[in-house]
Amino acid sequence: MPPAQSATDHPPDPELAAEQEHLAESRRQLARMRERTAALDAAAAGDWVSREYLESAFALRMKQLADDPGVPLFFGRLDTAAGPDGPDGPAGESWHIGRRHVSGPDGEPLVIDWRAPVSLPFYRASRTEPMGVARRRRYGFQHGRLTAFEDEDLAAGDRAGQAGQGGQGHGGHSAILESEIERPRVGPMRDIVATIQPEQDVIVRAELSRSVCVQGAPGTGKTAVGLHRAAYLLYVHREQLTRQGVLVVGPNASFLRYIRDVLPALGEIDATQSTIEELVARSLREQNPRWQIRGEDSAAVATLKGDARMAEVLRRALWSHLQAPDEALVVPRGARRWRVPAYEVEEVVASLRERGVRYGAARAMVPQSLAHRVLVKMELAGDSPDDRVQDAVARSKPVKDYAKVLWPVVEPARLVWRLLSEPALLAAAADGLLTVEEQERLRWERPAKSPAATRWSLADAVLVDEAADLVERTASMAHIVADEAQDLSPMMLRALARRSSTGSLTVLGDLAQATTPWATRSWAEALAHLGKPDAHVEQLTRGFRVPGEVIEYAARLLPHIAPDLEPPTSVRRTRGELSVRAAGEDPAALVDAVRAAVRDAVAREGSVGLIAPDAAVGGLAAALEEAGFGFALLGDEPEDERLTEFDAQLDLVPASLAKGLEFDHVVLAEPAGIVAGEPDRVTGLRRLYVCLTRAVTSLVVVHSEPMPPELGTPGP
Ligand SMILES: Nc1ncnc2c1ncn2[C@@H]1O[C@H](COP(=O)(O)OP(=O)(O)OP(=O)(O)O)[C@@H](O)[C@H]1O
Repeated sequence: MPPAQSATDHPPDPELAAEQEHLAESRRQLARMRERTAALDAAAAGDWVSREYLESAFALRMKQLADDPGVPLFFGRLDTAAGPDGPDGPAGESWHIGRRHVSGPDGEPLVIDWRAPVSLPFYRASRTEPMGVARRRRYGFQHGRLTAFEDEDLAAGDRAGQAGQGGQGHGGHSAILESEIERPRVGPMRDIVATIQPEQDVIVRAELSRSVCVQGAPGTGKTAVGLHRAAYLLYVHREQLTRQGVLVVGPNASFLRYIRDVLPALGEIDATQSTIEELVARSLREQNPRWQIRGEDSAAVATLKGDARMAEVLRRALWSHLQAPDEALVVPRGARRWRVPAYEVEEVVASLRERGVRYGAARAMVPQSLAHRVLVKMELAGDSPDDRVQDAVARSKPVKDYAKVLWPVVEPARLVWRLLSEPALLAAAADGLLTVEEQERLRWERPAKSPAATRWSLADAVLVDEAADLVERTASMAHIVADEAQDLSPMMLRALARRSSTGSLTVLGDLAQATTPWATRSWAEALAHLGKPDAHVEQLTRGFRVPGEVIEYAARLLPHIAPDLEPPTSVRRTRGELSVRAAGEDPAALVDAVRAAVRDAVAREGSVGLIAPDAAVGGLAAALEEAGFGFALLGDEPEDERLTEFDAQLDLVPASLAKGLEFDHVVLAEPAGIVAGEPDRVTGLRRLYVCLTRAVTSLVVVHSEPMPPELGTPGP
């Protein structure tokens, strides 16, 4: 790669000046586009519905056209190769690639959206496969000012001895790319549109109809790729996706806060971001707005409640509500009494069941189906009743009362409440599926008196969500991005499956980071529960977060936690800094050592995360306060509070909330305590693996208990 042209070069580089002018012109034209949108008048709409629609469309457009002076309008350029006929052939074209489309007064494109097909070679072209590109240019910016550019001559191929991409890695090849990857992390997650790598781009641009599963080591960009895929799909299939919805599911509220700005920064505000907990809690709230998840299950109970067999138990329990008719349906009409004998009613029930529709949908058809039988009798008796008679019979009290008993209303939460409270109901539904011991484990020790008095757990709410879908079909969204999917139970995966039954999924996760007792054992299994058994599993192993020395240290755990996975590599230029410090055995010595490490870390540039065993967080918070550190405690902030943790330089992070996050400097307190905080050793080591892989620059491990032997001795 030739050295980047820079603003400090003397004399001023005319090409750099031309690029700066193109940026200035693009900004002017964007301002013009904004002015034009601001001048649009929704009052011209014929009715108030259209007016409201137009007003919100204009407001959205204005938002999309906002110009953040800190964010460059373009980050790259493609110069296509000239035609094959030499100087007389068609000239090559030149496209500036940016976050959004900007056009000039005559509609000529000044900046092309990164998601447009024209932009694809920016991410994929290589020396071996230039895709018609002669030159790829990347820009360097400082505070929104274009200060440098860097060219890659793809047409020259190997002869030029230049950097390529094409999955060959970029280490040392592109200074601008490298500086983007090496930049210190501050605040919430940022978009990576300028530097999406070829193997990531293949996933980002996968077709909407394709579900994709990404098994990726820590820091390989799974979350980033998932969010960019959502943005890409929203661009390509805007209307369908806005109508049917796009959902991003993440592991917890802190994580969602960390990622929530990425999509809006890309101009996409139409995706919902939610935890699985929030998602299924809605099923509870639909039955009673005051119900929420307040209960806890032991690991063994939650695992059993999350077992896929529960779907069949629920299905049986639901359909067991159908009552076998023991007497005929009798409908008086005028002077006559019409009689449908019990065996015929049974036929009605059987034919409704055969239709394979949901319990509630079939139930709604019962009165009409019974009325139809009455109608047939009338015809046999020589009458000629029409549809209105059938409707009147269906709505008559005897039919309605009979149908109510035959096919009773079932409330999903009540069904789950009964199943977990009434041994006989559970025994009948679980016969041959769950052992007696398992049934005992499932049952509440002290069942609440009613669904309203129940302290619903997350696993209970997932069951209610399943039951709700058995009664009424859950609406499907167009696309779901499920992050940290390895941690979802089969029943949770089914909750996502029904929300994407006619749509597609991006499933992101790492089996080595599985820390729930119900976590998935293989992607094939998870994909089957998700209803997408044919989805392709892609592997990402090139890590953009964790530097070499740190990732190699963490990877010592892999043979113990996920022996089948490929060890990750780091694409970071720096090897990073790793130190393991033994404090004295006295607890005060540990606190002192942690405070010293934190003091050093906050004196440096970038974010700092102090990750500690959950049980130690309270003590450490007090110790930090006493020492006068300003910090945010993750998981502590009120739900509606919109600022907090990512505005602070120092975060105190319970190990259980570290997943998905990253910090420039990590101080990790007491690894043995993190391992011991989990119900079994493998899970404990996986939790430790998660915590060890959060650092972008430095990791300081402080311990007073012996280090887990799986990390090897001595230290790094
Ligand atoms: N192509 C890229 N260019 C620049 N930065 C990147 C790229 N891909 C990923 N990153 C950065 O690497 C870091 C890790 O990415 P991300 O959090 O998406 O990884 P992950 O695979 O989800 O990690 P984990 O499994 O630990 O949650 C982020 O800071 C992200 O912005």
